[in-house]
Amino acid sequence: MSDNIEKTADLVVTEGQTIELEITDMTDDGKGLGRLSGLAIFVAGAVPGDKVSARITRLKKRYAFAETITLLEASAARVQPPCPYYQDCGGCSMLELSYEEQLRIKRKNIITKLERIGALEEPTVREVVGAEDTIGADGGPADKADSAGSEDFESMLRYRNKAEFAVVMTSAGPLVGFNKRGSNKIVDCTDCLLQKRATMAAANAIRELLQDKLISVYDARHGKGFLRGFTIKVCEGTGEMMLIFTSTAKHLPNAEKIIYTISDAIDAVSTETEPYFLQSVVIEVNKAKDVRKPVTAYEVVAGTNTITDITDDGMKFEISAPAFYQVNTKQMSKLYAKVREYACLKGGETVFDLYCGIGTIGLSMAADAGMIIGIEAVKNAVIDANRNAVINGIVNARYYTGRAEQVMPRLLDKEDKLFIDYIEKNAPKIAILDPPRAGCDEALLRAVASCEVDKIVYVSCDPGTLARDIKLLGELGYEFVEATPVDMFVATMHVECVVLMEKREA
Ligand SMILES: C[S@@+](CC[C@H](N)C(=O)[O-])C[C@H]1O[C@@H](n2cnc3c(N)ncnc32)[C@H](O)[C@@H]1O
Repeated sequence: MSDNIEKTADLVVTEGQTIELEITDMTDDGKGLGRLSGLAIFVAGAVPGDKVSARITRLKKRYAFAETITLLEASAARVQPPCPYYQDCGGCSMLELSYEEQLRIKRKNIITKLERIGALEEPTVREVVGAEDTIGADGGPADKADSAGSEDFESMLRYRNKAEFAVVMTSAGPLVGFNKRGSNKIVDCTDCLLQKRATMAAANAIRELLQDKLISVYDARHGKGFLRGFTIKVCEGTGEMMLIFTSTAKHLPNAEKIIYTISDAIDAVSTETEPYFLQSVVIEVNKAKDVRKPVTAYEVVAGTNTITDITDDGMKFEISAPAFYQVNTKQMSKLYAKVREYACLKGGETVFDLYCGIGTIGLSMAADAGMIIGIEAVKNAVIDANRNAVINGIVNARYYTGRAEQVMPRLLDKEDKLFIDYIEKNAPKIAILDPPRAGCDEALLRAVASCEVDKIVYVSCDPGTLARDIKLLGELGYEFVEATPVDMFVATMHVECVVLMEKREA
């Protein structure tokens, strides 16, 4: 957030002061950004193009925070947000903007980060691959949409195939919903417009089960109770759903009644275009005080231990409870198509699929490659990846479990004969990097560069860490060629970005 300005914030504004400001940008967490005498001011409740009257709420040395008091002039890109929870929840920070403007801001954010953090000059960043042609979950046609709030835009919503719900018991009854942005408060939500109707039907059924005391809610103060939250995953290609209870024990009391109630609620909203059904119920045990601590056990309570999706490209993927799967299935196909375009395989190449999850990216290009070598930290995801190779009839894929930054250097240290053969083989080498938001560990980037791969295709969900890693790869001999953002997260500030880097000529 520091902006190389000369003045400290207290020389420009004081806490509690009311100012008038034009908003020019949007931050990663959805605040409007404006400048007063060069000072960056982050304004809650404002979007680019707005002119607002705002009250300064907090001063930092080189910037300040404010909240909107009055909208003096509304941005031309403002639309009526279609969600009743919009103000309270804050999860969809771009829902007040036309879709065109959402994409413009996302692309600009990537360019800014590549220039400021990545030290690139005028990087080529293609237009964002939007979700305009996505067929909505309601099955309606989704022609080009240019305005959030319109019917067209609404057909782009309900794209998430995974929802993580928080639960709490209050004196007025249970709350089932999402954490309000930047707070621990849970917003009770009976219909999130990003989720499938079947997902919300299951969540609403769970609220009633909590109300009827068939499931107890975990009470953090006394360390008592069962349910800490739950996750629902859905497969658009098959209709299969997985419900994962995060709880303090392996045993689900009243299991039969609970599972039938939830399953019936899903069946009641199932249609020909949304034919969802409950395929798997899993408990993930977490007894730690802090729920973010690692899960200690997974227990399948009903159904299968994986759910299976079939993509638009006809590939079949099994997904277990702990494994990652891209949350927007339709956009995932476009994302992987861009990765394949950048990799531009001719046949025979060795492809390192790093942070491979259940193997989706590598397997989607295996037919054109010599060998796919995947590395992934989550053991169950690696088991899924191996099975996914088999069920798709792919024999040229091999997977390693562990942290990529540890496994790759170890394999290079000649611990693995097969791996070394592929490194030393006289075939082109390509590395696909698809890390979590934190980006890649430096040790991994150094290991990749030491293999002298010809190309790197970097898939990122965080432009800041992407830019940081691109800078290091630049120092390690790789040239940024271009980037294409893909909008996997309509209505939120998040964006996926695919980058092509090539080895610099010696
Ligand atoms: C953004 S996901 C990408 C997965 C996959 N490429 C896909 O498209 O579905 C990142 C993956 O990296 C894994 N991961 C996180 N840290 C890791 C590390 N240090 N080494 C290897 N894998 C890691 C996560 O478990 C997750 O599966």
